Amino acid sequence: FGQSEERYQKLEKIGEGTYGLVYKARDNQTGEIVALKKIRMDHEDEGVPSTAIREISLLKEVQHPNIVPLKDVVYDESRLYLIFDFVDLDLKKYMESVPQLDRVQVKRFIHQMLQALNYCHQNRVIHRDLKPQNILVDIKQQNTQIADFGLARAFGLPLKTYTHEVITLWYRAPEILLGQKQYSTPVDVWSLGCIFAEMAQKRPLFCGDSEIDQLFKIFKIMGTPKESTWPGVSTLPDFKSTFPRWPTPTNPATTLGRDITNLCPLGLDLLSKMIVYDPYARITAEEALKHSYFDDLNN
Ligand SMILES: NS(=O)(=O)c1cc(-c2nc3ccccc3s2)cs1
Repeated sequence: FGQSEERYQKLEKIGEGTYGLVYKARDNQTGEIVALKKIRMDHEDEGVPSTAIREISLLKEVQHPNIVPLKDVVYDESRLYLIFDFVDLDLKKYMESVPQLDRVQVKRFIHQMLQALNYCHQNRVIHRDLKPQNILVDIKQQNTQIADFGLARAFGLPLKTYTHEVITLWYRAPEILLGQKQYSTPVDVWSLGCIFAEMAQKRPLFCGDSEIDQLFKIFKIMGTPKESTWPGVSTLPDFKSTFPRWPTPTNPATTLGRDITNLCPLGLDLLSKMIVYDPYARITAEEALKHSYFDDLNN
């Protein structure tokens, strides 16, 4: 009932997502304001693979206070539309709009995001492309909600958006950058660690402008990964192509503590457990929620 065109009345463009434009729209049937994400498929004519439709439809079951509700999936004229609740603004814009996030806010936000991660990871849903642009902030409630969970597995992750906008690599886990194919839930914890540091410092932690630059930016702060710190790293597909150009530095010690000055010792301890090379040694969302950094959260 009600094809996407008539049912949803576009109000304004609110962003250019990975897969297509994002509009603020009105649902003419309920009067609600929604976010309408158009999913462009590269082979427009071939339509949307049924696997993607099934994957996405599963995401409608994902209900959590810190995940943007996916209200509807509309497949119309071989185009896919995802209808989400509308939320005021994304974390990228929010961080730009305030001089500094206070420490309680950083703690509350990261706690919320870890709860969302834990919920999805328990249900074997990985985000894979966590970044401030797909974390939304309800200012009144001081509540964050993660958007786009599960889309990367359904649609894959291009290098560029459909408008050839570069997809940011700043939050990408090292195992993905080194070509690991069977990555899993730890990739989201790495991304969240980068976001944690950025909320505290108001500056991105590792801002590379290419895959190799992203790796070098990580190596500069975290030291160059080697078998002793990350068993198996030397057998990763892109490990070989990375190393001829990178002299193995003498001091493997991480300088994370020197770069992050706006976090209390407990916060820094948690961060240093999230930004860990070996995915198997990286803290899980479930373990992170038990960290004493959150002990004084009165929620
Ligand atoms: N880019 S922005 O102006 O901060 C802004 C973003 C949004 C939203 N983006 C999304 C993405 C996905 C789901 C809901 C929303 S609501 C509303 S305003």
